[in-house]
Amino acid sequence: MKVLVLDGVEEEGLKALRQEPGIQVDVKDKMSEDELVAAIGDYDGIIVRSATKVTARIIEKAARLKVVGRAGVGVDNIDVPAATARGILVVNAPEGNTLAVAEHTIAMMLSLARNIPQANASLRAGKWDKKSFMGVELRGKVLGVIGLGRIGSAVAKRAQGMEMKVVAYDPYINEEKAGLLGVTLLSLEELLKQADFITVHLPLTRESKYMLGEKAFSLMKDGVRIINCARGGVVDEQALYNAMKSGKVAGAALDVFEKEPNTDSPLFEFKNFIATPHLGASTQEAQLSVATDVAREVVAALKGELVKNAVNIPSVSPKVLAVIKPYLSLAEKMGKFAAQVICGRVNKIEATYSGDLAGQEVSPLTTAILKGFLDSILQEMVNFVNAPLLAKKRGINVIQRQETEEADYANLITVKVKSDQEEISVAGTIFGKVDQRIVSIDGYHVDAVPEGHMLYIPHIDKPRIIGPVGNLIGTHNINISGMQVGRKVIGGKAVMLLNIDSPVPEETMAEIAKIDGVLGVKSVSI
Ligand SMILES: NC(=O)c1ccc[n+]([C@@H]2O[C@H](COP(=O)([O-])OP(=O)(O)OC[C@H]3O[C@@H](n4cnc5c(N)ncnc54)[C@H](O)[C@@H]3O)[C@@H](O)[C@H]2O)c1
Ligand SMILES: O=C(O)[C@H](O)COP(=O)(O)O
Repeated sequence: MKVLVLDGVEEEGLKALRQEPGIQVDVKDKMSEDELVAAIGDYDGIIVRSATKVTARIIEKAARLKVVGRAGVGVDNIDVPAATARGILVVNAPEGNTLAVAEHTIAMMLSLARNIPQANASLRAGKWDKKSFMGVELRGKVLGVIGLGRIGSAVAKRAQGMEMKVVAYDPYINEEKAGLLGVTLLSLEELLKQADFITVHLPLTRESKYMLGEKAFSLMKDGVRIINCARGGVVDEQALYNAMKSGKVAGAALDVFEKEPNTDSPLFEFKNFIATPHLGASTQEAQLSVATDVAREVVAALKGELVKNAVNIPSVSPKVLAVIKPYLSLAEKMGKFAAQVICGRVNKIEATYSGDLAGQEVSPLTTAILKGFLDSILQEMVNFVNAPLLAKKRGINVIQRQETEEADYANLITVKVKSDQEEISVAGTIFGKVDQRIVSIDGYHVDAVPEGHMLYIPHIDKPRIIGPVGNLIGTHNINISGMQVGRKVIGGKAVMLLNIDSPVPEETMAEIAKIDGVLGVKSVSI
């Protein structure tokens, strides 16, 4: 397998990739979109920082690509929906650069308070000017943090160390977490009114775009100072320009711009404006850490293992993973089984979990059912990334339920599939730690191991069915390794489930279907 590494990702951190047998690592400084479109077809993985844009055009040509790794937090340079649609995993390294950005933010705030970049430039220009650079102290000032996530929280802690009062706006954080940080949660409007310094630490989204725009600036205190080490576009640069021109804003520090690289911003005309070229994450420690994290994630993704920091599949905590892991394969097999026995156009898949699975995070199991189901009926690649999207595109209504009532089994997964012709249900369980079983089909009890080749034969419960079926299969020299028959009432409908060592030819299937009392015959491969 081949992995392309761009954007100067820290070499030392790539050890996990380089040490993995069977993975070839190609490191390049940068490539244009056209160059990448031409080259990407050869690669199974790509790792970037923020400079390379992994566009839909590139993804379209990525015939072998399984994973895009981002050595950092923001994935706004990666077309995640395009990757998802093609079943390509996107992973990032969200924790490794938190402190680097928090410290950069504090450095920006101190630089704004004490005019350090300007005084440095003046002195180097030959002036010993003590009058022009009167500063302000941070102690006692109010810092408004917008976005109290990893970086926002780390900034808050450091600012408190300098005796600032920290207030925050983050509608997705609860009072308890803010309380533990000693931070007062406010509405955005109230924060804008109270803060002496405002720093933003949230992703650029439809909601956050131009959050600090004309209206927000009009609500701020005169003499406010602004810092953006998050994403260009959270602060409206034109509105900031106007607010600096009018004197409303006493200073601003940007590490990020709406358009990057940016070497000629109109904001450069202001002496009280300082900027760095997207350096927030640029420390030796952070780069080593994000490169190491992303390299490990890419290796895991290429080996088909579960990854920790997937952006386009729900992340599962190690604790939850330990509980549901044994069921992932069973769930996928049940999806495969259902896909091969149902007739007609499927419009609904309902997954019900009970017993030990009742109180668990089971959505990865539902995705596994969809993956198994769609894999059996689609030509295109189906995986944990694109299975829910493919189901949605095919108009399949996916329902997930959990039942808390006491069940017959310690754990049970029931998959009900509805088509325009029929509805079937398959239930499976795990005995002990790993023993997978299908325990019921349409409510008929069986006890079959879901693996290899199987035959599913609904029939009428009467003599001279099992024998002739066995005979026909035996005549073709096919070994039967397991046989299960389930019925509800004597003489009523029954189901037969056979494990066989090789597939049954079409002609034999047709002969079985002709046996008096056989209602149908389906071949299943798991
Ligand atoms: N300058 C750099 O080099 C650099 C480096 C790393 C990260 N970043 C950027 O910093 C930002 C924050 O990173 P993080 O790791 O702290 O992310 P995070 O996910 O831990 O925190 C983001 C916080 O923003 C909050 N949020 C989201 N939308 C919001 C909204 N509309 N209003 C208020 N709050 C909102 C979330 O609830 C969350 O608490 C990201 O944009 C990231 O790309 C920049
Ligand atoms: O989101 C991030 O991690 C930062 O913006 C860092 O970007 P960089 O890796 O290009 O420095």
